[in-house]
Amino acid sequence: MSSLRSLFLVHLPYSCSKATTRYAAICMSRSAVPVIDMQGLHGLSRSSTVSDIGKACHEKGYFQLTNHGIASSTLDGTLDIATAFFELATDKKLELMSVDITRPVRFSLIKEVVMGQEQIQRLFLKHYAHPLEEWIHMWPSEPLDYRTKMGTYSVEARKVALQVMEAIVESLRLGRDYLKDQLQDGLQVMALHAYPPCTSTDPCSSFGIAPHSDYSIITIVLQKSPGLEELDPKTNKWELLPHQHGSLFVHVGNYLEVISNGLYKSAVHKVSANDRDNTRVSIASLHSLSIDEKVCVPDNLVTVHTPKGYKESSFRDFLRFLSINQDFGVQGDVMVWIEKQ
Ligand SMILES: O=C(O)CCC(=O)C(=O)O
Ligand SMILES: [Fe+2]
Repeated sequence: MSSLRSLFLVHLPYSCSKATTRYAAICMSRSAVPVIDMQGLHGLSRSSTVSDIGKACHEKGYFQLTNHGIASSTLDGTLDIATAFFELATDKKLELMSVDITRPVRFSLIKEVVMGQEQIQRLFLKHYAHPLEEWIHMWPSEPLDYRTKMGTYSVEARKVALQVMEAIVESLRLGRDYLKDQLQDGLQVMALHAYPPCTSTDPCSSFGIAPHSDYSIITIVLQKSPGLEELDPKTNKWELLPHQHGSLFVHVGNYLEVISNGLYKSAVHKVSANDRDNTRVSIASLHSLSIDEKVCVPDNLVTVHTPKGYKESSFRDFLRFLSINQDFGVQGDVMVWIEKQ
């Protein structure tokens, strides 16, 4: 894969994550997470909402969505069914276990040894979700209503993602219909995570999920309880996302960094050490173009002052890269996957 050059690992300070409660409070108060009211996309205030989304993508790389139109009961039901999946007997889950990252449905668990004791740091289930009819029959058949509930949420989350991506391309002045058909046919991957309580008497120092950015255009995250932290690019400090019932969070993914020619940078995020009492469950919905569609810098965004900064690449290129670089994104390093020019 020599053509995939310039993949970079950047080591960044974790000052906020190791912080005391007081320090964390300072991080929170200094830079609030932008909140986008999606209702604003449907009326006369569309253009100001579009520019708020553009500003959030440029200045932060992440934002919170309210009034997105997904009923609270759907969100709660989805988190409950995800929790029920992770609570299934281990044998049931292991039937879906695979280390083959190209599998459309894949369960895995990540263990760590703390003071000589093995403990599960994170369990995850990843599956493709769009077009739904192509994948849903491969999803877990248990719990019984898993497919119905996760299917409903996947479709709803995708509708939200399409509206957000349409606003994003508009904010880049690429026109509202830019990539419209490709986005309609795009890939959606659901990544469900469970972070069991840390049972060690030792401080639970490891990450629930190490700092990374997502191989998506955007990712929409639904969380049952707080835990997700974002690296604020301005202050270089970690910002704990607030947990508000019914809200969703959006990240800028690697492919949006390419589509915006670097104007919108991929959001670097992590989940710190697991809670001592509760299992945290989250569901990330990752949206990109279809598997072989190359994502490239639009000609309109290339000028003498802003030369083309990225090579084109597809989701399959990323999968190929990962399968031959299995130690990519080692703990402690921030992982950003982008093919730079
Ligand atoms: O658990 C979370 O909130 C984050 C999950 C995540 O970063 C991912 O699936 O890429
Ligand atoms: Fe992520």
